[in-house]
Amino acid sequence: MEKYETLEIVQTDPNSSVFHLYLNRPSRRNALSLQFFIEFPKALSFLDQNPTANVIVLSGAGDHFCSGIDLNNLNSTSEKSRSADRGRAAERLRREIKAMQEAITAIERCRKPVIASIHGACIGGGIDIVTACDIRYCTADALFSVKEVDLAITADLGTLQRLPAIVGYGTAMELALTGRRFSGTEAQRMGLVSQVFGSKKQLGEAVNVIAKDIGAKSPLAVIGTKAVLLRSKEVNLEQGLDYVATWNAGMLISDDLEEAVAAQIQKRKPTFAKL
Ligand SMILES: CC/C=C\C=C\CC(=O)SCCNC(=O)CCNC(=O)[C@H](O)C(C)(C)COP(=O)(O)OP(=O)(O)OC[C@H]1O[C@@H](n2cnc3c(N)ncnc32)[C@H](O)[C@@H]1OP(=O)(O)O
Repeated sequence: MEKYETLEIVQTDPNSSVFHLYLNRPSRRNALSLQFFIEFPKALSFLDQNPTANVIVLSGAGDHFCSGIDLNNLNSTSEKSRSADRGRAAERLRREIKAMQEAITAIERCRKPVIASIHGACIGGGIDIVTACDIRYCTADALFSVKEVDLAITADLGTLQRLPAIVGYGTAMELALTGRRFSGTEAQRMGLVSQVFGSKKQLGEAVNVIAKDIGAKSPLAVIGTKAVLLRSKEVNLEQGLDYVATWNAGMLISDDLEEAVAAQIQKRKPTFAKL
């Protein structure tokens, strides 16, 4: 398995198509360092290309999911931009922000579904990450905050673009302007997470079951569902329908359809080839 400073990839069961990706700086509460922004897209690309991996579960090591951007890096970023010609410094900072955005968008670029399993704090950059994930679950006592406004930052890694589509425009505006903390239970009420669980252990067990279930489905149908749903956010109904028609014209000829129908008729579990 690939080795990283800020992440860890674990395949708990060698026969499983579920891979766990951990934010792995527990002593810093999984704060997002510059190294994280280099490693995260690499790890997702590795999992995307790994034919054994059908589903990715993203969690935080230790007591929290993620404490947001590493505050030490934030200082050095603004320090650097003060030291050069203002125009050049601004242009460099713009590039750096765009590279960090790309690192988060790598979740969407990964063809396989990424499930966020959130416990403890999920703050600032943590929200950027989970709003890019395909499914979100958390513990009831998880603690969320779109914290950027309190650090004099306009959130710039995706929350302001993705959160309104998940929780609605008004709620997204309220959360982003106040930076207030809210619990896992409230996150479920507003639709940010699909389900809450009583403890980290229950969360882990339930997410494993859900991930295994998705991982046992036709990998082509699963990546197709992610691709078509993501595309539907960007295009109108007619374009979306056209896209899925073209997609399925390419994919319905696979063996998976035959196997899924045969398994249904024979009342057995289907088996599908790797991607
Ligand atoms: C270009 C800009 C791009 C992106 C911008 C994103 C903006 C954001 O992400 S805004 C959010 C920034 N994050 C925060 O404000 C959260 C700060 N942390 C906390 O509130 C708490 O640490 C906690 C997550 C609620 C966890 O509390 P607790 O379990 O009590 O741990 P602590 O004792 O507070 O922390 C232990 C240790 O970790 C260090 N640490 C925590 N968070 C960060 C962080 N974000 N960056 C750097 N370091 C962090 C904390 O300082 C402690 O260090 P010690 O040396 O052990 O004291």
